Amino acid sequence: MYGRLVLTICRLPLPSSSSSWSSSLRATPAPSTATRAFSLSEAMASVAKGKRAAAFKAIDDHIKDGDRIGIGSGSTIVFAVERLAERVKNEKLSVRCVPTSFQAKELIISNGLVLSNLETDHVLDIAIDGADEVDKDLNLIKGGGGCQTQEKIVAFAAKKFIVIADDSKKSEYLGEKWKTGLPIEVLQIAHKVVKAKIESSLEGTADLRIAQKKAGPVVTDNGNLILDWKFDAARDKDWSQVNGLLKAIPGVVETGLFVGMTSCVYFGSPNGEILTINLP
Ligand SMILES: O=C[C@H](O)[C@H](O)[C@H](O)COP(=O)(O)O
Repeated sequence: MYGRLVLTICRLPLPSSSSSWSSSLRATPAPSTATRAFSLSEAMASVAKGKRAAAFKAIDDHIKDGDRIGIGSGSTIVFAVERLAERVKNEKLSVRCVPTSFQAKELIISNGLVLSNLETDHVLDIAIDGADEVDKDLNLIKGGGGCQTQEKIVAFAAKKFIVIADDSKKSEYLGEKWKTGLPIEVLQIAHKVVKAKIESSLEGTADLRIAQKKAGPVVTDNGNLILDWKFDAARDKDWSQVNGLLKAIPGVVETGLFVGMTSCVYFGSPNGEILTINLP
C-alpha cells in the first residue's frame, strides 16, 4: 500500500515555456475548433513533461558505470534513453543495453548505445520501463503498445525493476483508470480458444486487438496476437491468482500483469514535480 511505502517528492527545473493544466483548462468559454486543438496539444505536451521529468530522475538516481540495463518500450522510455545517452557521453560510462522490443532496439542503436541481448547478458543490474497503470501495491498493467512479453522477461532478469510514468498512471487499484483492458499475448492458433475460456471462466470480454494501419489484427514482435481483456475493476482482486489462471490457459504466452516485480516508481507531473515510491 502507498502508506507502507517510502514516498519522496521533488521538483526538477522545467523550461520556462511550460504551460500548466490549469492554463489550458481556463481557456474556455465556447472554444473554437482551433482553440480546442491547441488545448489538446498543450495537454499532451504537459503529460510529456511529466514523463520526461520521471525518466530523467530515474536515470540520474540509478544508473552507474558498468551497468547492464534492460530498456523498456513506449513513449516514456524515449526520454530515459535520451538522458542515458547524455550521461554515457558526458561521464564516459560503459553500459550495455538489452531491448524489450523492436522499438527499444532502434532507440538503443539510434542513441549510439551498446546493444546487448539476454544471451550475452542474462542477468541485468536494472531494467527501466513505462507502465499503463500502477496500483497502490506497485502492481502494473503493461502492454498498451503490445510489448509486455519481452518486457516481463527483461524485468524478471533484472535485479531492480524501475517504473517511470506520468502521474495520470497512478491508481488505487488496477482498472480504476486503465479502461482498454489487460493485454494478453496469445499464439495465433489459440486466440478463439483463449477468448472463449476467459469469457466463460472469468468475466468481461477479451477482444482481439485490431491494427490501425493494417488490415486485420495487431501482430506482436514475437509473431503472436493480443487479446485485451476488459474486466470488472474492483479493489480486492488477487492479481497474482488472476495471472496464474490466465497463464494456465493453453495458448497464452504472457499477460501484461506485473505483480510484485516493481522495486521503485517515479511519477512525474506536468510542473516537474516527481513522486518517488520505493518498496522498503
Ligand atoms: O507495450 C507497451 C509497454 O508496456 C509500455 O511500457 C506501456 O504501454 C507504457 O507506455 P507509455 O510510456 O507510452 O505510456
